Amino acid sequence: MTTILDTPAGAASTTDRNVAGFDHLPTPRELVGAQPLGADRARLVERSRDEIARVLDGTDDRVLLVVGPCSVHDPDAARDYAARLAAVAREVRDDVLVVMRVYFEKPRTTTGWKGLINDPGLDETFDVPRGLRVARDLLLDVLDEGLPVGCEFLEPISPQYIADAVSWGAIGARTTESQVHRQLASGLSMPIGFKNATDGNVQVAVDGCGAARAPHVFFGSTEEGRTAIVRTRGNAEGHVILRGGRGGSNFAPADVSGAVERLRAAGLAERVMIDASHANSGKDDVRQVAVAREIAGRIAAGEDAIAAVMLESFIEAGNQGLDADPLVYGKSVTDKCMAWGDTADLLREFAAAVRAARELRGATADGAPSAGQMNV
Ligand SMILES: O=C[C@H](O)[C@H](O)COP(=O)(O)O
Ligand SMILES: C=C(OP(=O)(O)O)C(=O)O
Repeated sequence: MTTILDTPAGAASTTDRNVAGFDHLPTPRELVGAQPLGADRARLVERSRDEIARVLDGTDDRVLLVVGPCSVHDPDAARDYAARLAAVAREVRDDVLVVMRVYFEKPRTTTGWKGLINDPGLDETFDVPRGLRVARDLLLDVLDEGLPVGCEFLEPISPQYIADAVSWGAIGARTTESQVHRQLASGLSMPIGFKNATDGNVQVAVDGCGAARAPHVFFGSTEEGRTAIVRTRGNAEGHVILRGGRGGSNFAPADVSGAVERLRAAGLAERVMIDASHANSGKDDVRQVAVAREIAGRIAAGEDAIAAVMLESFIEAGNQGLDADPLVYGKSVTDKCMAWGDTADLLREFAAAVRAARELRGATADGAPSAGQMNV
């Protein structure tokens, strides 16, 4: 990492009084050029983005599952996880569309490790160029397993380094009301989920979808790293993610129908994703498994507004501090995750739930073909 400028503390100046310095960052074009997506992976990204959009609007009757670690801290463990997930994803693909959660950017309540891109050494050396290279390398490998990828977009400039490889994106609970993030979403090329706010406010997520659907003009930068005025077309594939809030969970049938009411009022697609983790399970990995199982049961019983589910899952259950020495392989260093064994069981349970819902619809439609049979 090369330094462009160190700003001495106490220098007499009206600017940069609180900026310690600037370090060199490769341009998006340089990074993507050195680690190209390639035609085969690009086809997978394009196809999976379309499939995700169709599951979200209900024209594909599968359920979308965004599954993976809270954060990636060890790319090899993430590759190991991807290989396991890809095998089960293939097995359930007629019923479940699996997207691997590959989160490189962590929003913090106050301070803490901000993810692999920001600090790939996990040691406050902040080698961001290496973080971007390692992150992109992992994305390409996950795609090579045949798995589409989902990320949270937190930094307004970082998507230019990785978004070509991403099929689904999230705007998190701490940024869902941010104009900067809504503008960013309006220009992103994949379906974007807006989380409800940390206080449980769902309307801000609905408003996020509405704002992102519109075209915007804002400050940004080009692939060559030049500051520019960005003009977007708007992203019609925004959706709401119910993640619970400070008051507790919000995945009950009444919460889902409340969110649907708000979506209807805003003229948006009336279906949601439920995040089984975070405040919907009190960040408890054991509870998260129970929450996910309950949601699968409701899908089986025909609750059609649940289009998608997010699971935080890794190889080992629970979490550990970054100060653990040694770090346990395959265990989260941020929020608690469910273990791989429970995850594989749940993927199959969601597949069975989708099949049960199809049968139910087939029976109630008195012989009319189900959406699953049409699979348009
Ligand atoms: O998903 C991860 C965390 O919930 C989020 O990054 C906030 O974490 P923190 O409250 O530990 O900072
Ligand atoms: C940070 C996350 O969630 P939330 O924004 O809901 O807290 C996450 O999904 O990693």
